[in-house]
Amino acid sequence: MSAPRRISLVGPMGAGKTTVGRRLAELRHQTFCDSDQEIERRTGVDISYIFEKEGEAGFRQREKQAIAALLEQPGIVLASGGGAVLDADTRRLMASHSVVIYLHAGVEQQVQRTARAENRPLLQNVDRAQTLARLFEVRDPLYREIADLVVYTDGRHARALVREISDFLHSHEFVA
Ligand SMILES: Nc1ncnc2c1ncn2[C@@H]1O[C@H](COP(=O)(O)OP(=O)(O)O)[C@@H](O)[C@H]1O
Ligand SMILES: O=C(O)C1=C[C@@H](OP(=O)(O)O)[C@@H](O)[C@H](O)C1
Ligand SMILES: [Mg+2]
Repeated sequence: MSAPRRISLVGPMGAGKTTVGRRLAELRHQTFCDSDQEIERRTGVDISYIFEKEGEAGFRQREKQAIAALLEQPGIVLASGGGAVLDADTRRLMASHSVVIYLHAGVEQQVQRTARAENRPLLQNVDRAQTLARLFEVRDPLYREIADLVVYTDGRHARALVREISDFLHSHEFVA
């Protein structure tokens, strides 16, 4: 049998990339990785601290390096950070090395799912709805640009989303 395919999950904060990615990996017996967790593992500090010390640009560099390293592993399920697609190299990397699943969430749903967002520096001390709407406008086309599948997550349970992705992967298993 050929090696399982690498899968990358993209989408906004609160779309469920980390949650759905972990469950999908479990179901498919693949290794789960999260780029934020990998950056924290490599640096020994949390995401907020990196934003504070190096700004968003510094974080994006680390994110690109982390994703490049993770995508060298065969058969991983990668949950990316919501802004990973802003970097053209990172987009190219995910598109060329993995099946890309866009977990879509409307802004209202993003707001609800990021209510406890202590470690999301872009959402600290701001109007969350306004910020998420502004980010979404810029990023939605970038998610779509590299997506092989768009999954709409509003009001849906993680297990239903995992099933939809899993069915898609099954039906496309033999496509080169
Ligand atoms: N489909 C879903 N239904 C309900 N809650 C969800 C769903 N997906 C994620 N969540 C919850 O929303 C929050 C953010 O999810 P997370 O996986 O961290 O999103 P992301 O990694 O895309 O930012 C978590 O508290 C998680 O438990
Ligand atoms: O949207 C973004 O720019 C970010 C999303 C976060 O990941 P999640 O999408 O997993 O919350 C994390 O990478 C960082 O706080 C920046
Ligand atoms: Mg996440």
